[in-house]
Amino acid sequence: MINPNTARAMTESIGRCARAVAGPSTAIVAVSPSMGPESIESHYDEALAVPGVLAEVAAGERAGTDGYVIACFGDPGLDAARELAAGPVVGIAQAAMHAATLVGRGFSVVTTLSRTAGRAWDLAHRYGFAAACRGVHACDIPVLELDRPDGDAREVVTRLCAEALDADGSDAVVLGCAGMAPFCAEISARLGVPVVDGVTAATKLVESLICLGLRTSARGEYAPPPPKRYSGLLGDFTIP
Ligand SMILES: O=C(O)C[C@H]1NC(=O)NC1=O
Repeated sequence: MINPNTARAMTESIGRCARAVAGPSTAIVAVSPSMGPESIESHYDEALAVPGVLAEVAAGERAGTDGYVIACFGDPGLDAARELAAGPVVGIAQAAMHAATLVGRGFSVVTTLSRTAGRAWDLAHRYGFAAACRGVHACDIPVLELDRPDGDAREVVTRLCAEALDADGSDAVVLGCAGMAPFCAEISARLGVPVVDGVTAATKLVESLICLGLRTSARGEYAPPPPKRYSGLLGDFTIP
């Protein structure tokens, strides 16, 4: 489980949520890069998070990791990570959108800042869910304030999920932030519709792919990157 931001509390939360659904033979290791943004709320943050994600995948390959989840709703570095990894790499946005389309005709995405809504739409189109994604809604709560004990994030997100279902005519909700994972079961119970959290959906997808013997294809676009020199800080990366 790679949390692309450097917020330790969020990494621990992601690990807990993944372990809650992982099978008995699955060892969940939750990590986050030593470098990069403390939260990812813009294209700039996302770009600066990718080197750290790739460093974690490279370390995982050296350690023999079977598969990876990129636990940030922008799926930062997903394609590049697949070029490094032998096993499957699943982003939480892609996993959540897939899961939502298996239990509903149309889903609404509820995410954090309004400025990241475009990225969610981009991913829905990239993953082939342009028709199934009926709307993207932002609660405008900063990522690192979702777990504030004195905050009302859980209520705000729940209310926005209800409003999104009505506004979009959708029948499922995708939570658009790894930090919302702990809210998932309660919101689903309160609204009576499938609410999908990408952290747990991606965990089970990676498990399933490994169980099916499916690894990232090394043919074509996801083949290992061609060897070359990387200067400056990036030169410290050792591609496995
Ligand atoms: O894209 C977002 O708004 C949410 C995204 N940012 C982050 O630091 N973890 C996430 O899941």
